[in-house]
Amino acid sequence: MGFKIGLLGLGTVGTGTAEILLSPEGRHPVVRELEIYRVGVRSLDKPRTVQLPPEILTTDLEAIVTDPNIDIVVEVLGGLEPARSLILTAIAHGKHVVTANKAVISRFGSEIFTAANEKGVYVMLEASVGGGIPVIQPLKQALGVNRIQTVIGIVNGTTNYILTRMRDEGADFGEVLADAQRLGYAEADPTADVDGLDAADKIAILASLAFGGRIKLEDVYCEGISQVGAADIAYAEKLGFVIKLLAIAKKLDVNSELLSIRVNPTLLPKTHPLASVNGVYNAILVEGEPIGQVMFYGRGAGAGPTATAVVSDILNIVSVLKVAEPEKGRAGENVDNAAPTPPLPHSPTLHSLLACSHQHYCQIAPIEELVTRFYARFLTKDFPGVIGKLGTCFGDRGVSLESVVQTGFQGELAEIVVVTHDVREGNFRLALDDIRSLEAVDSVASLLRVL
Ligand SMILES: NC(=O)C1=CN([C@@H]2O[C@H](COP(=O)(O)OP(=O)(O)OC[C@H]3O[C@@H](n4cnc5c(N)ncnc54)[C@H](OP(=O)(O)O)[C@@H]3O)[C@@H](O)[C@H]2O)C=CC1
Ligand SMILES: N[C@@H](CC=O)C(=O)O
Ligand code: NA
Repeated sequence: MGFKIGLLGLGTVGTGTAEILLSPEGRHPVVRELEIYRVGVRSLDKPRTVQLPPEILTTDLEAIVTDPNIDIVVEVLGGLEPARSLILTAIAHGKHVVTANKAVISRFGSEIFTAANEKGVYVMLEASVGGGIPVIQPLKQALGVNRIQTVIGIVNGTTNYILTRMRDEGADFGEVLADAQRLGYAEADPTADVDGLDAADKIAILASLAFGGRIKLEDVYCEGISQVGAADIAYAEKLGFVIKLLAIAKKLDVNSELLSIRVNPTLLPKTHPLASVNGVYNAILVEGEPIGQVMFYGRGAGAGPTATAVVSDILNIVSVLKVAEPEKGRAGENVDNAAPTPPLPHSPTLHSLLACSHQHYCQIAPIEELVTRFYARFLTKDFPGVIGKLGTCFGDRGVSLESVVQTGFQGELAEIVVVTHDVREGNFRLALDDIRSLEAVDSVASLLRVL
C-alpha cells in the first residue's frame, strides 16, 4: 500500500469512507493505493457496521495526528473541539488534511489555511458543503476564471427533507426531524440544521471561494425554519411558491465589492430551478461572467454521498503527491514490513488549484441594505378598512405591494397575506413597526423573504 490514512471518526461519514476504501474494485485505480492505517473513535466497544482489524481502532486521536507513518488525516468527527486542535496538530506534523467539518472551517478557516500554507500541506473540504455534490473543487477550478455574481443554494439536507415532507404529507415537524436523524442527515446537535447555522457555515465557505476572500461568520445573516408553519406552506402553494431554506451570497450590485450573505426560509417561485430540489437533495446555483448560470445537484447528506467527497479529496491530494514523488505508492507495493516511511517531502509551492490562499476579508453589507420581496402574514381584528391602513403604512415607507389577500380567519382574527415588490429591507422593517402599532393589528404571524 502506498498512502496511509488516519481516519478520525467512524460514524456516518467515517463508515461510508471506510466502505469505499475497503472495496476499491471498479473505482479509480488510486483507491487501491490507500490504506486505512488508524481509526480514531470515542468508544472501542460500539458495534461497527464496517469490518476493520480491531487493533487499528484507538481512542487516542492525538497519536493518529502525530503518527509519522500517516500521510493524510481525514477528520470526520464533527464539532469544534477536539476537531480544530487535531487538524492543527496534524498540519504541524506535516500531514495533509481532508475534513467534512464546515463548522470548524467556517470559524477557524483562516488559522487552519495559514498554518497549512506555511507547512506546505493541503486542507481539502469537498464534503463540507453539499455532501457528495462536487462544488468546492469546481469553484476553485472549473469556475475559477469566472467573475461570480451570485451563489444560491439549498445546502442543508435535513431542513430540505423536513420542509419537503411537511409540504407533501402535512407531516409533523418533530417526527420528520427524528427520521432525518435516524437516516444520518442531521448534525449531532440538530438545532444547527433547524436554526440555519449549518447552512450559514456552508454559505460562508462557498462565498469565500466564489468571491476570493475570507468571510467572518458573524457577518452572515441567519434565520432557521422553526418560524415556517403549515399555514405559510399552504399560502405559498396557493400563491405559486414553495418554501425552501436558501443560503444566498451575492454582490449587492453588479459593480459593487459589497456582498450580501444570508440564510433564511424563502418563498421560491415554483418555476425556479431550485424549487424542485426536494428531500435530502441539495443544489447550488452559481451565476458568473461569462458562464451565466450553472447548477450543481445531488444528495447533500448521508454516508455514501459524503464519503464520495471525502475520498475524492484524498485522491486529489494523492494524485498531486504522486507527480511530486512518483516512487511513492505504486499499486500493490507492500511496505508493511518496511521501516516507517519518513514524513512526505512537500513540494515547495502548493498546487494553486487545490490550495487556498485568501488573505483579505470580504466586505459584507448589513441585512437592512438587502433589496428583496417579502411575504408577510398578519392577524388583524376584523375592522373595516384594515387592508387600507396596512396599505397606507407600506406606502408611507415606499413599500410597493404586489398582492394583498384576506385569506380567512383564525378564531376571531382575520388573516391577511401581503407580498411586496422589491424593497430595501430597512424600509420594509420601518413599515412593519408602523403596522404593529395599529390598533387593528394583533400580530405579524410570519415574515418571509421572496426570491
Ligand atoms: N452525516 C452527514 O450526512 C454529513 C456530515 N458531515 C460532517 O461530517 C462530520 C461527521 O459527521 P457524522 O459522520 O454524521 O458524525 P457521527 O456523529 O455519525 O460520527 C462521529 C464520529 O466521530 C467520533 N468522535 C466524535 N467525537 C469524538 C471524540 N471527541 N473523540 C473520539 N472520537 C470522537 C465518534 O466516535 P464513536 O463512533 O465511538 O461515537 C464517531 O465515530 C461532521 O463534521 C458533519 O458536519 C458533512 C456532510 C454530511
Ligand atoms: N446536517 C447536514 C449534513 C451535511 O452537511 C445536512 O443536513 O445537510
Ligand atoms: Na461537496
